[in-house]
Amino acid sequence: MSAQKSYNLQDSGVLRFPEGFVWGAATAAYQIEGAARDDGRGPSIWDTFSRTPGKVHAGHTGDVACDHYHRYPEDVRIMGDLGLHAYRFSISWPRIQPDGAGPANPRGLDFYDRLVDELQGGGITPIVTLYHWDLPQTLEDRGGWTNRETAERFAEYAAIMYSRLGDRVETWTTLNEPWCSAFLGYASGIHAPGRTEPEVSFAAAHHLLLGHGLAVQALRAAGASQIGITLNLAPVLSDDAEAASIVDGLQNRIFLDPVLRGEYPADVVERAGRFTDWSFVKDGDLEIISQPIDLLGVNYYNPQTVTGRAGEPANPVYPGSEGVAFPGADAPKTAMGWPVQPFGLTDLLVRLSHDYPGTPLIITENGAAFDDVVEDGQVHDVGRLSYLDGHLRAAHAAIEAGVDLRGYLVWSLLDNFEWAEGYRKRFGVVHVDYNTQRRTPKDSALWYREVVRRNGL
Ligand SMILES: N=[N+]=NCCCCNC(=O)[C@@H]1[C@H]2[C@H](O)[C@@H](O)[C@H](O)[C@@H](CO)[C@@H]12
Repeated sequence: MSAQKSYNLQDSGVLRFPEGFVWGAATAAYQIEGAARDDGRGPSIWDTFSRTPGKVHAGHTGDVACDHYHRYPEDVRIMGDLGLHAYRFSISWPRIQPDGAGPANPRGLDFYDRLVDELQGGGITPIVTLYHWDLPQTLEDRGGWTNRETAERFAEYAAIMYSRLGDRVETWTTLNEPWCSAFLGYASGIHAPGRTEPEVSFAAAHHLLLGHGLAVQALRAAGASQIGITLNLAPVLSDDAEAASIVDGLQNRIFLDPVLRGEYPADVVERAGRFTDWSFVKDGDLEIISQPIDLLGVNYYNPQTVTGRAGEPANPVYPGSEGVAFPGADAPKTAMGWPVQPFGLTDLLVRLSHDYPGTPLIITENGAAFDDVVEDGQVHDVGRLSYLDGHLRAAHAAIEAGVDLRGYLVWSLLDNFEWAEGYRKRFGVVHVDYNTQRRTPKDSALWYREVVRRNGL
């Protein structure tokens, strides 16, 4: 890749990150792989959802995406050109077990074998996400995450993957953002499987966490040493302490507390009481869920700004949030309409280190969508570069405050299938022309390469 432009950061005033800080990028299977029916892959809930009229922008699907399934050698070369230390990717469960259970599909396993070998050949550390939302449709046909058995199937799948890749993959995260799976998928319905049943979304959240715990047990028994979970977490900004606590509970503590403290927060149990009696929680579940982990993956995009408002109906993505309004933030916005508030990352990381001490943190996703234009083979994505710069400075401030932050993985390596937004929203530091599959590193990638090289800003 020719460096059309290099960013010569001046030595003076460079913000250095700790020695050994891990710099990388992240993606997810359904968002980049394509090859939706190749080599025995079965349908996932996102294959079904994206084919359901009106669910995904312009009827976009992950059928082709970035064709990473066939183009992974080129993509690994790009990672090498950028000097990345690590690459976070997810494994497509329906590629491994087309029906979500039973013997593994050898051609599915072979793909990830090849990918891991390619990464190793490039000196890039693989960081595996076992579940990034593409549940085998056959499991959803039996209730999906509202069915406790799905948690058991997930642990079996985790064991299959470790047996194949455990000799070369050291860092495993079980779930990506169970909050999205449960509350976007089963409560608001804006994500697959598109169910609008808040009363079952808490059971889905619990079974996701149970799947995490059972998978940790399986991975640990097989010899895995670095195991974690990735949560999307957001500090809550408000002039109303009660409103802030309600959303903090429904967004953050509902996952942090069971995983790291072995209990559900009492206020969340109470507020969800209007939807469920929590009878899906069985004796021993929380001991399984709170199996010790070695790393907490943090996905941060922006804080949530809320206020108390009597009579306000619940936000569909936060069942139980009656009386809380979401006025939006007075801040610059990304193309997703999300506020650019880097300070929220510092606040979040410092809070985590205070409230949940002892678990090393890694930023497994942070990035921004902006509307990019290719000009003479270049993409001058100043907005994204500025977003990343601000958030790296915020991360550095957290480290200065004593947070044990081990790394930063930018979301995302490539422009990709942005779920309900389809391909119209671009998060990549590398531009993808979906008509030609041509990859073009954006200015943000060239800048990030310098940050990695200098281990600082
Ligand atoms: N307001 N607001 N919102 C902040 C984020 C809301 C929850 N969505 C995420 O965190 C998803 C995460 C996902 O892993 C990835 O697969 C997605 O591509 C990115 C970008 O969307 C993010």
